[in-house]
Amino acid sequence: MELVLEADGLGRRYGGTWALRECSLRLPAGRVAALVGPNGAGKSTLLHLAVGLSRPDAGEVRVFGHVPYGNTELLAEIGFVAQDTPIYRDLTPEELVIMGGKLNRRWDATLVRTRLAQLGIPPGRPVGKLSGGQRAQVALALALAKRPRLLLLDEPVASLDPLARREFMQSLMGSVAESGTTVLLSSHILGDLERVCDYLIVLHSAEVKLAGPVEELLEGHRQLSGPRAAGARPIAGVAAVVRASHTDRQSTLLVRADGDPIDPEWTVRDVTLEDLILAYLTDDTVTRASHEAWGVPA
Ligand SMILES: Nc1ncnc2c1ncn2[C@@H]1O[C@H](COP(=O)(O)OP(=O)(O)OP(=O)(O)O)[C@@H](O)[C@H]1O
Repeated sequence: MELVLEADGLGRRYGGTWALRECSLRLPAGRVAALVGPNGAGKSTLLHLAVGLSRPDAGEVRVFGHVPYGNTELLAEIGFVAQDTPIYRDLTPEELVIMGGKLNRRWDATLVRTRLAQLGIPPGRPVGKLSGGQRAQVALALALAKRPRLLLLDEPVASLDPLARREFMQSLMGSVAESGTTVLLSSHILGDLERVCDYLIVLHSAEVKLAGPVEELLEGHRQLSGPRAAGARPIAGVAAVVRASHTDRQSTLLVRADGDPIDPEWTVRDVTLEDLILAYLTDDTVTRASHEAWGVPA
């Protein structure tokens, strides 16, 4: 199995605070991976380390087996669209296509022109005068024109309307299916991820909480509901309770299954990707610490 991205004990610190800590990951080739986590979880930090824009303070990251920091050779293989799509605002899309051709070894100008024409983006208007969503589309088209082997996208659909979002995701999927590009994209829009991603990485408070192929993760978790008292005892078939919520009479648990049959006292159902992400994103210890820092009761 070819690995595109490998991180081992990877960490990045700003001042005394870890933005990413003890991050260990393996992203196999050909995957479309979702990078999910609340604001400030460390997603952009991980993407910046992977593209070589910043240097680790601990551990290491490798892309196609090489250290990305300061590695201009490797940059030719990576397409990156940063969160705020910072493309030159005074240049027009057509000028950016020409510039891209001069700066990149592999450059598919026809691809980018066709894409932008389909999207109705005017070739001659300065990028700074396009809408935020149109700018995001231009940035993605330019990243795809590089024909990268790894495409890193930091919240690419945040500024798009629902229709444009769907179109963006569909065309992204179309392009990567054709080229076999591996994609790592961060997003808060869980519905979109469910449709397109086959690999999931959940970050919370600078740490990886969950990572793996979506199919395996869904297979390894179940949602249980049953009488509240039953939740107090160990449950057959359950390796760990990830998240529990209770009413006076009823308990609902999202659990990691251990492969054995689950105690028939519980009603068992499959989980969706959204159930899984939300369960791993809820972290009461963080909420408590934040309340303490603000001096307000939790
Ligand atoms: N240049 C910086 N200087 C200081 N702290 C930073 C810097 N960049 C990020 N951080 C801090 O590092 C942590 C992780 O930030 P990061 O941008 O990676 O999060 P994120 O998961 O991408 O968040 P969001 O979903 O809001 O984009 C945050 O606590 C943030 O405040």
